Amino acid sequence: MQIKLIAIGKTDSKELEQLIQEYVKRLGFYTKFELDIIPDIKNSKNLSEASQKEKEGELILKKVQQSDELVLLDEQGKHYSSLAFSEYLQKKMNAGLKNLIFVIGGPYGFSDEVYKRANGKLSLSAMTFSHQMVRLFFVEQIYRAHTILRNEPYHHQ
Ligand SMILES: C[S@@+](CC[C@H](N)C(=O)[O-])C[C@H]1O[C@@H](n2cnc3c(N)ncnc32)[C@H](O)[C@@H]1O
Repeated sequence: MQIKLIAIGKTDSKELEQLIQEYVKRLGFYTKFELDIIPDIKNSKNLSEASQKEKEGELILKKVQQSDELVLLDEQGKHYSSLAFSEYLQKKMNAGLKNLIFVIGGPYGFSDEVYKRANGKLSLSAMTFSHQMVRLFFVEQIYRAHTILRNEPYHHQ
């Protein structure tokens, strides 16, 4: 199974980008993983929040095939412990899913079309994080999940 994380806009902070890349590199030893960054929408300052979300939504949906499972990172989504998240990933692998795609929304979240297409929503916390920080937190959780599945001493219950 290929796991893909789609996010919008390049990471502004070098330090944050370095940490994200560190986990992306580590993940490569465990699974097929791709971080797919959609470039920022041009002239977004001249757009309303709704139009920006709509444009971002179109770009997100272009990247999704019919058979892909699409899960949105969303404060209102389902909460998992790290252990439960590792079990969730294992189930998806066992089910023979080809592509599991997670998406992080832009600064204003997702358009209605993206919500309609999604197969599920996953929350990392009831608190709202910046869309750039979520990348780091989530790649670390995917990495952690794989170390749990392999009984490696990274995660401590
Ligand atoms: C700044 S937030 C947007 C918040 C906005 N209130 C909304 O309606 O979604 C940008 C993106 O970061 C992600 N995000 C932020 N906090 C999150 C959390 N606690 N759990 C999961 N995803 C989160 C979501 O993908 C969200 O679309």
